[in-house]
Amino acid sequence: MIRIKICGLRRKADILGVNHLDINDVGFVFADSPRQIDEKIAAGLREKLRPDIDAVGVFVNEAPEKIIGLVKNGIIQKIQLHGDEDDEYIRNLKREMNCPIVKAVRVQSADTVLRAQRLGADLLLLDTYVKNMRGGSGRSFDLKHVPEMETPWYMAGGLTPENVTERLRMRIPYGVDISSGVETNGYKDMKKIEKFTAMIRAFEKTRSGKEDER
Ligand SMILES: O=C(O)c1ccccc1NCC(=O)[C@H](O)[C@H](O)COP(=O)(O)O
Repeated sequence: MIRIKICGLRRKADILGVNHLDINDVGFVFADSPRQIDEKIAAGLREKLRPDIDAVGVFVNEAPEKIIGLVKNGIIQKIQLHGDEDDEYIRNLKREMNCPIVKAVRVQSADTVLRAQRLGADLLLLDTYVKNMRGGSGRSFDLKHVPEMETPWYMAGGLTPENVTERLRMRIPYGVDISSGVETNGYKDMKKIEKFTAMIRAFEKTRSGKEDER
């Protein structure tokens, strides 16, 4: 099953909406962004979120103590790093707690991905390089730059309900991640999230049907 992550949720209505859908992760953006939320809001949203959905904290060069506090208080269940965090930063976080770490890579070449695989993160999130933007750009990158992957990875960057099937035909990741592509006027749009989720689950069904025919 491909994991589905919807990033940048910030309203109670967003949480109540996704609780009815077949999704696996939601992203809470603590980094500087129009989607940024603070710890208090995140705690309230986590309380309302279905227990089997992971809340992923999204950070850019954050003080480790803040991340550790959010994990220990049960507000986030995964950590997603979008800054210049290196292997030492990741090792230090791992020493403090047992929480999966996702390192975001803004893909410019296969080499950028290969190097990121050596940082010791549990998962990678492959996103688009856009100057002066750390994430949430709504722009796609060329999947030909993705090498054979050893680390499980989320496909991100400019996904939409309309293009996700075509992108999945090119590469099958561990998970898919979307933000701008399920928004209208800067807010999450439940109809778009439903369509995105349905497209992925339908893709999986056709794929398993084809495998059964073999
Ligand atoms: O979404 C943001 O505003 C953001 C800001 C700073 C760092 C990371 C951010 N988002 C991380 C995500 O996981 C996004 O879903 C990912 O970049 C894909 O975004 P999009 O291309 O808009 O689907």
